[in-house]
Amino acid sequence: MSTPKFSRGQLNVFQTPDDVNRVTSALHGVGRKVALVPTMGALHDGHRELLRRAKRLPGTVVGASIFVNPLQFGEGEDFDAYPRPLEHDLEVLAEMGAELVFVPKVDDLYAPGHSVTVHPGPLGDELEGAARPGHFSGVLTVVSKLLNIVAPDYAFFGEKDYQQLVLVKRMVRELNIPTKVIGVSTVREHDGLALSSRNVYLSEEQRADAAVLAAALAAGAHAGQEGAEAVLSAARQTLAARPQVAVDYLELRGTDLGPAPVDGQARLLIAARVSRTRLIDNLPVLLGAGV
Ligand SMILES: Nc1ncnc2c1ncn2[C@@H]1O[C@H](COP(=O)(O)OP(=O)(O)OP(=O)(O)O)[C@@H](O)[C@H]1O
Ligand SMILES: CC(C)(CO)[C@@H](O)C(=O)[O-]
Ligand code: BAL
Repeated sequence: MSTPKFSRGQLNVFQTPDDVNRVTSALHGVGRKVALVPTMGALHDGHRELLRRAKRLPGTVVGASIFVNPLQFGEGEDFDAYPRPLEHDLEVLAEMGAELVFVPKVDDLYAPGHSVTVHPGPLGDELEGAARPGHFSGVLTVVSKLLNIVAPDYAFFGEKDYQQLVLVKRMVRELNIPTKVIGVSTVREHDGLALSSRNVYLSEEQRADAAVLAAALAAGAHAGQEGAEAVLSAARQTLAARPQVAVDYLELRGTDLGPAPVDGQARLLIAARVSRTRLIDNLPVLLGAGV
């Protein structure tokens, strides 16, 4: 079978695993590196930042994938409602200088009878995993498929989905996947709200309420020197001003999402519902004397 056409300097769209794999193999064959930005589409400035970071790599073809992965959505979640503005997304990718995009249909990745999945280990059942059972198995299964299909040298993920980033890094390390995973800081609105494709679900009033997540994290991070209790208490105090925001969890953890240290780098994570929209966010916190 011949390699599909690939035009340098243009956005090349591929639907099937075989097509995109032949193209990236051919690129590797002529010494080019490949960077992948996996997404579920509805691209915003957070995704743009991941693409911008990828574009900084010399001699590297930057690609993205757009796939709303049914395996990571639970029953009653927003799989059907999830925004899918494909034309807009292709324009953003072309504007950002991406040269390939993999846009499979569900059947292209999950043939009937597909049954093998990746088990994330105990961290997959905590935090987001406790609220969304099976979510991280779905995420790791599709990410491992994307990395096997595209075979990128680099893959970029946002810190906004911090637990996802930690688990993807762990999977790549423990399953010996030869891709370097690069985490990118969260891009925020002027009032701190983390950009997220799900922000489109918010009404004007809910959008104002949603800013309290970032404000609570910032208040917590600010209290880091006084220790873990002070961090949580400052964050809770900020959240108390918006009782209509239903906090699912507010937790201080180590940077690997194990227990937080007494001193040094930690991560403060939050998930909350603003009406029916579930939002997540997190920030680094330097605890105690910061050693
Ligand atoms: N504000 C952001 N800053 C940096 N990276 C981001 C941001 N939002 C999303 N990303 C990253 O973009 C990648 C694709 O995410 P995805 O397409 O699910 O977008 P999303 O905005 O996170 O959507 P959702 O609202 O479903 O969580 C992920 O690695 C995610 O962490
Ligand atoms: C990594 C990912 C593309 C897997 O579906 C998704 O979880 C996301 O967009 O964060
Ligand atoms: N950005 C994380 C994907 C999800 O919420 O399903």
